[in-house]
Amino acid sequence: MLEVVELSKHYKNKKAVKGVNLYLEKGETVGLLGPNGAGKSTTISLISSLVNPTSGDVRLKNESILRNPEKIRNILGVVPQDIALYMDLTAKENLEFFGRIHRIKKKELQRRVDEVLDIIGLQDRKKDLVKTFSGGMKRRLNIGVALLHEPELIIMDEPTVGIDPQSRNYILETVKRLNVEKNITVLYTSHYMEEVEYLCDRIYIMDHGEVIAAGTKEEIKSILSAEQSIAIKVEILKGEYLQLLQALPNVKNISVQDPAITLIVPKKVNILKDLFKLAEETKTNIISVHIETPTLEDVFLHLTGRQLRD
Ligand SMILES: Nc1ncnc2c1ncn2[C@@H]1O[C@H](COP(=O)(O)OP(=O)(O)OP(=O)(O)O)[C@@H](O)[C@H]1O
Repeated sequence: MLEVVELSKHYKNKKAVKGVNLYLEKGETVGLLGPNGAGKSTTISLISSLVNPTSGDVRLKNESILRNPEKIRNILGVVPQDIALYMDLTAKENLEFFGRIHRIKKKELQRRVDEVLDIIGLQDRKKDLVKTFSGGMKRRLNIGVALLHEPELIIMDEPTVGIDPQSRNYILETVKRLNVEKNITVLYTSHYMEEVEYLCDRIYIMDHGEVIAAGTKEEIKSILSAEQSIAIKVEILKGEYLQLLQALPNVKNISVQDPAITLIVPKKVNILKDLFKLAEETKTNIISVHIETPTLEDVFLHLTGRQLRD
């Protein structure tokens, strides 16, 4: 549906975006992850044709939008990082105002405003001035504005920054619903790893203007060493069981925090059969076995040497 090819944006003193390639298939939720200043907002502005690229192309349904920016504006809804609302208008008046900018006809506009108020959960506050809203409600209305012209693709630039956990959950659930129920394609920008992990099918990680990793969650996590950690909890820890585990050929490391044992083994090895066999031999009762895969946060740290929220 959307393809970004070797996209760059150089300012006088700054190369904000450097040769970015990315694509979105229809119906996907794709995450764009990166710390402050990574180039996410600039990439979004380039895709929405608000800023002209220094080089590269943005293609919508195989057609370059650089020469025909109107095309993407009809299909795309952008939720900007900053709240772009009129504080002295009510929620409904804001939606009506932005709807008129999209030249939506009066009767149709009423239907859409009503539908959007339902989606963002502000039906009962529609007659209140926006200046009386909490940060989370303003963010929800900001999303509503982007939905008015029924876009096929929606780009959200850190829509949950600085809001309470309840509003944040509401927004995440709304994004999920829009994707599942209305088949809206989503590009979701965030520096919250867990949001992207929850929402997105595929992820691009950006740092210093470049895409430094891309793939499904699983593919990105597999960038990390090919190891897994297996945590076993036992009823009573026996030295004999421990020794036998230690002697298994693929166990690279073993640590004990009674009654839990943690083994580090290569990912490709299926060691579970041995764990249970040795437990039986030594009459050890296993309470639980937990296999840990690396988190996206671990991968980011591995790729950049920095925490995502530095
Ligand atoms: N108009 C501009 N002129 C000069 N430099 C700019 C301009 N816009 C962005 N930059 C710089 O380009 C880099 C990327 O900025 P951008 O806003 O795209 O990052 P970001 O990943 O969206 O970060 P944030 O999460 O803080 O918004 C930053 O170093 C920023 O200062």
